[in-house]
Amino acid sequence: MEFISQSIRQASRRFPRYVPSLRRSHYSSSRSPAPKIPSDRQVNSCRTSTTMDTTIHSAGIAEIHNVPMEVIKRPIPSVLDEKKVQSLMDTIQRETSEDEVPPIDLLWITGSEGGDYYFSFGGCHRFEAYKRLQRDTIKAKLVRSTLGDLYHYMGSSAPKYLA
Ligand SMILES: Nc1ncnc2c1ncn2[C@@H]1O[C@H](COP(=O)(O)OP(=O)(O)OP(=O)(O)O)[C@@H](O)[C@H]1O
Repeated sequence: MEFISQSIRQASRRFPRYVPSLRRSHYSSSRSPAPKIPSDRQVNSCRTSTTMDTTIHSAGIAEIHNVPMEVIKRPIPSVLDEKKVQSLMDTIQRETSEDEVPPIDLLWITGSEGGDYYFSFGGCHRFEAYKRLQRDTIKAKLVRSTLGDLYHYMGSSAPKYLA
C-alpha cells in the first residue's frame, strides 16, 4: 500500500489518478512483478486518449495507465538520439507540456502459470526520458498480447518462463 500511495503522489497532477495496484509477492520477485488487471472501476478512472495518442497496436485502446517503471521489461537495448531524450525530458518536466507526450505501448502478457508481465519495445526515447527524470511511473497503454506476439519481437530469445 505504501508503494501505491507513493506512486499516486508522484504521478502527474494533470494525468490519470489510476496506478495499477500490485501484488506484493509478485512485485518483490525479479521475474514477475505485476500490476493487477485493472477492474472496471479503475479503468473508469483512467484518462482516455485522443486520436493523436494512438499507435497501430493500441488504436482501439482508450485507457491509459500510470505503470511503475520497475515492472516494465525492455529486453532490447535502445539506440538513442541524445537530443531527443533531452527534449522529451524538458517537455515532460514542464507541467504545461507534459500531456504532449503520448503514452507508450506495453505488451501485457499473462504467463502460463499466471503472473502478469509487461514488455516494452518501442517508445525508447520516452522511456529513457522518464527513467532519467527518475519518475516512478510512465504513461502507458496495455496491449493484451500472447507469447506468440513476443516471439515476433524476440524470436527464440523470448523468455522461456512464460511458456
Ligand atoms: N520534445 C519532444 N521531443 C520529441 N517528441 C516529443 C516531444 N514532445 C512531445 N513529443 C511527442 O512524443 C512522442 C515521441 O514518440 P517517438 O515515436 O518520436 O519516440 P519514442 O517512441 O519515444 O522513441 P522511438 O520511436 O525511438 O522508439 C511523439 O508523439 C511526439 O509528438
